[in-house]
Amino acid sequence: MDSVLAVLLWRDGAEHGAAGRKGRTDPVREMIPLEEARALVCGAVEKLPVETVELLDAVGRVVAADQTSDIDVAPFAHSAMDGFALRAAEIAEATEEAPATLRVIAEIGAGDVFEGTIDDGECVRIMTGACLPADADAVVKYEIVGVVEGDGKPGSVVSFAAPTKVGSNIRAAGEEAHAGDVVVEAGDVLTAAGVGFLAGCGVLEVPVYRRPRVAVIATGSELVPPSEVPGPGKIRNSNSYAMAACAREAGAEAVMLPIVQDTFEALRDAVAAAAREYDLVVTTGGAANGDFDFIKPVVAELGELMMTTVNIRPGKAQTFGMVEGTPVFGLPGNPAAAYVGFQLLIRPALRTMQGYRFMDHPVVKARLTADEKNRDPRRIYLRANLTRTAEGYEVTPAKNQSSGLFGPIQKTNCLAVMPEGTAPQPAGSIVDCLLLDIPEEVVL
Ligand SMILES: Nc1nc2c(c(=O)[nH]1)N[C@H]1C(S)=C(S)[C@@H](COP(=O)(O)OP(=O)(O)OC[C@H]3O[C@@H](n4cnc5c(N)ncnc54)[C@H](O)[C@@H]3O)O[C@H]1N2
Ligand code: MOO
Repeated sequence: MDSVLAVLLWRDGAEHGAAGRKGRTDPVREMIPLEEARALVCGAVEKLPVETVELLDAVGRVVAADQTSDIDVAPFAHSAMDGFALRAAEIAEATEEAPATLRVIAEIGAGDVFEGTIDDGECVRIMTGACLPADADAVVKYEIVGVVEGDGKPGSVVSFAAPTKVGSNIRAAGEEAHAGDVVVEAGDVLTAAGVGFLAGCGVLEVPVYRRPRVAVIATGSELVPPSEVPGPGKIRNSNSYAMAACAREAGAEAVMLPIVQDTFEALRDAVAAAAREYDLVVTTGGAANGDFDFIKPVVAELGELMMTTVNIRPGKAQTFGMVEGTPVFGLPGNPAAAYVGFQLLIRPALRTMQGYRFMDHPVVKARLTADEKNRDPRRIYLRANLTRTAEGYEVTPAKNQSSGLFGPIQKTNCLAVMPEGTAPQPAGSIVDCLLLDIPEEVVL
């Protein structure tokens, strides 16, 4: 299609399309609630294919199939303490006044196996992790054992001033898993401890959902690479770095593609090429309705435009569509607007593609420390600092809430949510605070 025609058709549709649709929201023509936008993007993307990776590379990722242990874990009953292995019945009558005494007949460390028998009146000196002798049913730690003769090593006589229970200080064979048991289920996020657990179960390769490959494209004729000192009218392209960092934090692999000038053709060609090569495309800038804002008509021409504006501030201009099966997101150019849009919409999409079950950032309720005069009917995400006092959580919004800044996001630790509507929130109001640096799996 002729590029000018494409843009004009888009603008015409944008102005007139909503007419006659009373009672129904059209996500392409109208501003939609965040929840609707999230459902739309998460419903449009699919889990990526499964790949098998080396165990260590699976940390933090979603396991795609049940994993089983090849052995019992622990493989054998063993001592949980350095001490003496014995039959509990031998010291059942022991008291401080009349201790039971046993002869030490052997010493075993971790890795050793005692093949002999323990007869009446005998015990075995045993170290933590050593295999429990077949005749023993308890271990008494050395701190509460007296030495009557010798040095406590084989040939010595040791005394016990109290009875012990059968099974004390013994870790049973198969305590954690039996051979063939499912030890990590499909859909679980593998933690660092889970990596250790699987290593013990002999699982050294793990099927996980492939990391999405994300293309980040900054659009704007004012942009220069951050390696340059900007000349008159120019600014550094900081969005590409931030969006690539957000993508990495969300588990994706991100590539920053070259800056695209503000023309329909340049953006169309860049998005089309990226959509062919990557799993997800993120652009920043050119998402509003200015004379040089082209992401909406570009997506409409290349594929299906599915959404254009979301009821949030910052970040109202949120373009989303599918181009030949690839999700394309057009974030606004303002840094804080792009960041909030990424966290609230693209991150859930990337997590869906990787099989994660939890999509919501942890939220805590906190008391506002200052009046918030609300003049915007959108739901507002204030960059803010959450602290804990003796009275509970308090939240203080950053002084500068300009959507043009990354700095206040770097210096704060949450997004404080002002609900839709223009009602002011006086100091003392209880508001939700989104904790973006805490994984979605954490329940607070
Ligand atoms: N008439 C109206 N104008 C604007 C409105 C509006 O409602 N009516 N909304 C404003 C808001 S809010 C936003 S957000 C922006 C969104 O528009 P765009 O996505 O088209 O953003 P741009 O105009 O391209 O850029 C906005 C701002 O951000 C700077 N920018 C852009 N790219 C980068 C980058 N890669 N790194 C750093 N900074 C970047 C750009 O220079 C502009 O200053 O529209 C408003 N206008
Ligand atoms: O879409 Mo704009 O912030 O509201 O930054």
